[in-house]
Amino acid sequence: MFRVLVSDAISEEGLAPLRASAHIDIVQKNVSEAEEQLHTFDALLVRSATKVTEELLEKMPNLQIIGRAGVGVDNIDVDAATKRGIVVINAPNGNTISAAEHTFAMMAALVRRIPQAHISVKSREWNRSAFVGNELFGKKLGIIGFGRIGSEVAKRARAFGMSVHVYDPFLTKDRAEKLGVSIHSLDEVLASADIITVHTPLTKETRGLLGTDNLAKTKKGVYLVNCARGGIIDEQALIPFLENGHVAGVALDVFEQEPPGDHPLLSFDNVIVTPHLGASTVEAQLNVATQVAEELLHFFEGRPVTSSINLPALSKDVYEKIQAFYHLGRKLGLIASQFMNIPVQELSVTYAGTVADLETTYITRSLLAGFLRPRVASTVNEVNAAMIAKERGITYGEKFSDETHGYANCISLTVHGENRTFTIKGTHVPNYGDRIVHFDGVAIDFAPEGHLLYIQHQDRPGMIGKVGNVLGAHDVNIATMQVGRQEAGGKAMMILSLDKPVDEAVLHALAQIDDIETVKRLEA
Ligand SMILES: NC(=O)C1=CN([C@@H]2O[C@H](COP(=O)(O)OP(=O)(O)OC[C@H]3O[C@@H](n4cnc5c(N)ncnc54)[C@H](O)[C@@H]3O)[C@@H](O)[C@H]2O)C=CC1
Ligand SMILES: O=C(O)C(=O)COP(=O)(O)O
Repeated sequence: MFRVLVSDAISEEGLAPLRASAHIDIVQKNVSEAEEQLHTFDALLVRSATKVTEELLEKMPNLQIIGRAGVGVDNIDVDAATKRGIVVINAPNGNTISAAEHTFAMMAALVRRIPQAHISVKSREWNRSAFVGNELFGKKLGIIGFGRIGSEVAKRARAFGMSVHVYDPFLTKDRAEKLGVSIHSLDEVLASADIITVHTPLTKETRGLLGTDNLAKTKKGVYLVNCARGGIIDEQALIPFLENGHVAGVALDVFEQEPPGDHPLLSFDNVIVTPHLGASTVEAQLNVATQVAEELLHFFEGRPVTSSINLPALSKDVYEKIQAFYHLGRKLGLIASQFMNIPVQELSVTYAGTVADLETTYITRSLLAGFLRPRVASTVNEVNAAMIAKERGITYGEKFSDETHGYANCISLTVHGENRTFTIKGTHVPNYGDRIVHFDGVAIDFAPEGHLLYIQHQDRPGMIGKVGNVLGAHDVNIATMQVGRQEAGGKAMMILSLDKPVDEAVLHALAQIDDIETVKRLEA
C-alpha cells in the first residue's frame, strides 16, 4: 500500500483519482495529528501551511515524494528533500489566473479604498469625501517578476489602460513585445511606477528585494502590492515609508509570518490585507489538486513526473524514448562502480548513435545513481545523485561521438580512479535487451543482469574447464559464459552469469587457479 499524508486543505474532488486506486491509502491529518504515523508515509501532499523542514523529513524515512498543490515551494526544504532522494513536485499553472485576478482585485481595492469604505458604511457612516481614490487608467504599473502570474496581471492592466513596465532579469525582449510591456532595470521601474506589484518567488535573491534602499528609490505616493510571498517586500522597512506618507498604500495577501499576529502594519489605515487568498478559489483548488494528484499517480505507477522541482522535466514522449537507455545507464554505472572498487574522481559518459539525439541528462543521472548506489548507505536515485557526487568530490561530464562500434547506439562510461582507468560500453537492442559490448579494453557481449562473475586471466587452453570445476565443486550453476581477449595468448577475460551469488570461499578458490589474475563479483 502506498500511503499518502494530506496535511493541508486540498480539494477533495481533485484527489478523486488517488482515492480511486485500491493501492493508495490517503490520510488527511495535519503533521502534529499524524505524529505517531509519520514514518509510515510514502508521499506527502501540502499547500503553503505545512512547513516541510529537515526535522520533519527525518521523521518520515519512507517518504519518496512531496506534492505541493500550488506554486511556491518556499515552505519546503527542497535541498534537504533532494539530499534524501525525495522528489518534489508542484502544480505550477493551476492557480495562475486566480492569483492574477486577486492581485488585480487588491490593486483596484487599494486605489479606490474599497475595504476602508466598506467598513465605514457597515459602521452606519456615509462619508463619501473620505474615500476619494485614484484611477488605474493611464497609470504606470511596475511589475517585478514577469512569469506566469506577472504576465497575466499585465494583460489585465493593459485592458485597464495602464502602461506596464517590467523588471525580470530572465525576460526576453520577444516575450515582452508579445505581451505589450516594456523591459526596464529595477531602478527604472522603482523610479517610474505609480503602482508596483511583485510576482517573483521568494528566494535568497528576492528576500527583502523591496527593502529600505529600494523603497527610497520609489516615487512619492507609490502604491505597493504583494500577492506573491511575504518577505519580498521587507515588512519592517515598509513602516517608516508608510509613516512619512512616501508610500500611499499597500495591499498584502502574504506575510513573512502567517498568520501575522498583531503586526504593526495592520494598524495602518492605508494597508489593506487578505489572509493569503490568492489561490483560494474553487477553480484554482480543483486545478492544483487534480494536477498534483495526477502526478502522484504517475509517480506511483513508475511513469515520469513532469513538474518536478528537483528533477529535469520529462514529457511522456521523451520518457518513452529514453526509458531503455535509462536502464542501461543504471547498469553501466552499477557494474563500473563495483569493478572500480577504489576511490574515483571522475566519470566521463559518451553517447553515440541514436541515443546521442535524446535527452541524455536524465540517462546520465541514472548512470550516476547506479554508480553511487554501492558506495552510499542512504537512498540514491536520480534526484540526489548529482548532489551526492558533488559532496564526494566526483565530477562527471557528457560527450557525444559518432563511434558506435557498429551498433545503432552506444553508451560508453570511463571511470577515472587513483592510478586506474576503466571503460565499459553498452548498447540497447530493441526487443532483445541491454548488452555490454566492451569491458576494460576487451570486446565482449553479455547481458548486464543478475549475479555476474568477472575473471581476468592469461589466455591459455583449459581455463574454462578449471573455472567450471571450481564452481561445480561449490554447487554454483553457470547460466551463461562469455569470453574475450585482447590478443591470442595475452590478457583475456570471462564474464559468467550465475544462478546464485558466490561467496568469499568461491572467489578465493577461483583466485588460486594458475593464470587467473583477478576475480570480481558484480551484481547487476
Ligand atoms: N498569493 C497566493 O496565493 C499565490 C502566490 N503565488 C506566488 O506568486 C509568485 C509567482 O508565481 P508564478 O508567476 O507562478 O511564478 P513564475 O515562476 O512563473 O514567475 C516568477 C518570475 O520571477 C522572476 N524572477 C526570479 N527572480 C527574480 C528577481 N530576482 N527579480 C525579478 N524577477 C525575478 C522569474 O524570472 C520568473 O519570470 C510565487 O512566489 C508564488 O509562490 C502563486 C500563486 C498563489
Ligand atoms: O501557490 C502558491 O504559491 C500559493 O501561495 C498558494 O498557497 P496556498 O496553496 O493557498 O496555501
